[in-house]
Amino acid sequence: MTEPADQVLQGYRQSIDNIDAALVHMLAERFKVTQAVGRHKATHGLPPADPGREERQIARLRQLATEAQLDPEFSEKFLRFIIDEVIRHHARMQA
Ligand SMILES: O=C(O)C(=O)C[C@]1(C(=O)O)C=C[C@@H](O)C=C1
Repeated sequence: MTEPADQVLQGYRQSIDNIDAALVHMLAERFKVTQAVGRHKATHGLPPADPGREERQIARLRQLATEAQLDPEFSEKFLRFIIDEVIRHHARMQA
């Protein structure tokens, strides 16, 4: 017996909703940590951006993405987007 098409789609969407919720929670935790990093950098006069660290993070993530069969270009763009936002937050704290 085949499941009706709309039930199949609903099943997929339930999984997508769970994954999206996990992504939001993970991002919230990441930004909590980077807020603390921003305060630490502001207190100690450290620059908002650390290009060397970013290069290592991107290389690592691209490798992980390839192993996980995720497009490494996409994973780099995604991390770049997040890091750029973090740098903006850090810079605002130092203004
Ligand atoms: O590790 C740091 O120094 C951070 O400020 C965190 C972070 C990141 O979001 O991962 C953000 C900015 C830096 O350029 C590098 C990394």
